[in-house]
Amino acid sequence: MAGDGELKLLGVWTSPFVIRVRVVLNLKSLPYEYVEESLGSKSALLLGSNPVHQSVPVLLHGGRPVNESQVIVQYIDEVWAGAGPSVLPADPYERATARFWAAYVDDKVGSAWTGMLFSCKTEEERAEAVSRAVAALETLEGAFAECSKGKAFFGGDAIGFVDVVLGGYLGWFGAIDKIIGRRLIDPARTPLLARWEERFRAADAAKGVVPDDADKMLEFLPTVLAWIAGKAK
Ligand SMILES: N[C@@H](CCC(=O)N[C@@H](CS)C(=O)NCC(=O)O)C(=O)O
Repeated sequence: MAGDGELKLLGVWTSPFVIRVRVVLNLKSLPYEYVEESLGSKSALLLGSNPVHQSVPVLLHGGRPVNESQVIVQYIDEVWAGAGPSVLPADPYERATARFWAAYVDDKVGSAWTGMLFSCKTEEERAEAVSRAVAALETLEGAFAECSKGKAFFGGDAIGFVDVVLGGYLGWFGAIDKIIGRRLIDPARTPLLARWEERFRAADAAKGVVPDDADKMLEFLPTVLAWIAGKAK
């Protein structure tokens, strides 16, 4: 059967890409072994399982690797279609729309996230990346109104594809809020997303997986910066 075989996830606890996969595994109540990687000295299993990008997450299903977080999420949703709620909508048009917004999140929010935390060299550069993030979140406020149709999540009554993709970033957003002294998901500018954030963080599937300790994230930031510096050498 397609769903047979043990699940092992190679990850880093702060990674938005890993977090979204963990939320989906929780939504589907799938047991899995979690292996924390150190990106400064990647394991042979990681290098052998994802030789192209050498990045986490990697999901090993019965020993076979699946790479790229959005691909992994969709793989889990397809293989365990009967377990828990579907992450992707059943309707092809709604599915296409969810994929569009998920791609938008990783393109616009993802690049701004890198700029705000990892690639900015000055406070001006950080501020520019913050502006890009805020602009993308304002666009997503409109997307939320359309996709949720007045319900709790982008996916409607239940957490869906866009929810997990955007929700993966929330841990780092908390850290960024501390750095910039205001909320990135500002309740005044993006009230729907601010309420969505509360609901997403409170969901059982997110608990213990979406980091809620901004100080701990900030303590980990130098480790990530050292990994990035090591890669550039
Ligand atoms: N597009 C990839 C991005 C994964 C990614 O960038 N992962 C980072 C951790 S947040 C990583 O493993 N970086 C290690 C490296 O690039 O060497 C996905 O969605 O899975």
